[in-house]
Amino acid sequence: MAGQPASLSGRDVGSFAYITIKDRIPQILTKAIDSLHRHKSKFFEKHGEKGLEAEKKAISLLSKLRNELQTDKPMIPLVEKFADTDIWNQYLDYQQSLLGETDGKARWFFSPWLFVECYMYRRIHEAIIQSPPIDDFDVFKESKDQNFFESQESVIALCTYLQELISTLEVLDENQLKNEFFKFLQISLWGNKCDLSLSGGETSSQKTNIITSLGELQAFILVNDMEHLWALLRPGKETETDSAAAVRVAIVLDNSGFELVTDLVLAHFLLSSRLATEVHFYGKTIPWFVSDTTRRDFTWLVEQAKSSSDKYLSRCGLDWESYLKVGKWVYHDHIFWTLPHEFCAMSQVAPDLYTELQKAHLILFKGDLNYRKLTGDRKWEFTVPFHQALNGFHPAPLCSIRTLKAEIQVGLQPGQGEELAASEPSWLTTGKYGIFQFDGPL
Ligand SMILES: O=P(O)(O)OC[C@@]1(O)O[C@H](CO)[C@@H](O)[C@@H]1O
Ligand SMILES: [Mn+2]
Repeated sequence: MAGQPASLSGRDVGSFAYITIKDRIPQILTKAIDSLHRHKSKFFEKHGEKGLEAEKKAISLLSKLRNELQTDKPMIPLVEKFADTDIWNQYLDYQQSLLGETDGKARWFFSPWLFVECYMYRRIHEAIIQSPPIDDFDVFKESKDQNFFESQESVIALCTYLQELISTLEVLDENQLKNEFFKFLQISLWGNKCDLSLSGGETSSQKTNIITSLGELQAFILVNDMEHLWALLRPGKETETDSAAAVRVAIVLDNSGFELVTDLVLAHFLLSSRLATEVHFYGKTIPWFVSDTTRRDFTWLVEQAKSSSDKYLSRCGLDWESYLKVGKWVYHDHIFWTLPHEFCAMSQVAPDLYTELQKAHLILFKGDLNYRKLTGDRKWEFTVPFHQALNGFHPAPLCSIRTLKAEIQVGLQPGQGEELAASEPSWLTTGKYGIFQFDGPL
């Protein structure tokens, strides 16, 4: 689009995009293949010989995919008919049309990184759905579950804190309530450090009590618009005409495991404190970027919490289940979240989803990939306003809650990015820094 900077891409040798395509993605594919291998006897127990054949087929499709990537072959259309296949193939054509004659076909190390990386996860899914009867196998499920189990102590610490706080909520004054709100926001922010795509599928769990670390982590928040979120939700806000009116907060989820727990405790706090009356969660329809939350992960986690021997965690699990039953929490999935499109295309590509999001008073976008899609994954100057990078995407007031794991950041103060780069060359990609970046009511 005219006036927009170029996309991040594996063309830039040595960039984070390049290294991801060269090293991290093949490593993730290898782990997916290993996971299929490890489940071989399970497939046999469940499906007999057919299960073994399917495992072989899925492995051979994934090995072929890894080879295509490593030899920078053209990106080929999807073949298996699925709800989003046509949209994907149209998008591939569109990427093709952007290339000049001399550039040839869309290729892994040449096309926009966002497209390439999304395409890789969609091809993993294609390999699995082409391999019945194991076509509902999630190659990342084990590692997502492991992340939850390894974070048990921190999970319990969070649920204990929440449940004890709830019993005192009535006596908190407005300032105390705001402090608690800010705590839960920061917990949810730092929960985003725990994704499994950045670590190449290696374990990345939360081992320490995050609540006690919030103070020292504050210095690493580069953009802090939490006050705007409070102004939007606080009791007695100017926009409030009827105190019983519904306040809907949408959370566009990112990773399952520990991060999902941090999002659920935030959502739980929002309801208990009456800052919101309903929370709508948006997850992925297919396994995505290793650790992203699917409906199955969401349900699994609530069940795990419920059946925990820890009284606070199981109390949380029961509360979460009842919020879902009565509709105070609603889980939605939509194929748009696993398409390669930037969010500014949502109103065109998925108008139903855009209309749905317009019903929210506030939308929280969790994580790095959502930030890349909000900003188009482009080489923006650090000082470009967030609103400009959103390129017209504004279903409702929104906020990105993200730790930095890709070479993109907008809305910084003049000189802020340069200063960070001088003292810490990898500041954009390690997940050490975080943002609350808000785009308010129009
Ligand atoms: O969206 P998330 O879970 O915060 O991060 C996803 C991520 O790890 O995947 C990509 C690397 O493969 C990076 O863009 C980003 O760091
Ligand atoms: Mn993720």
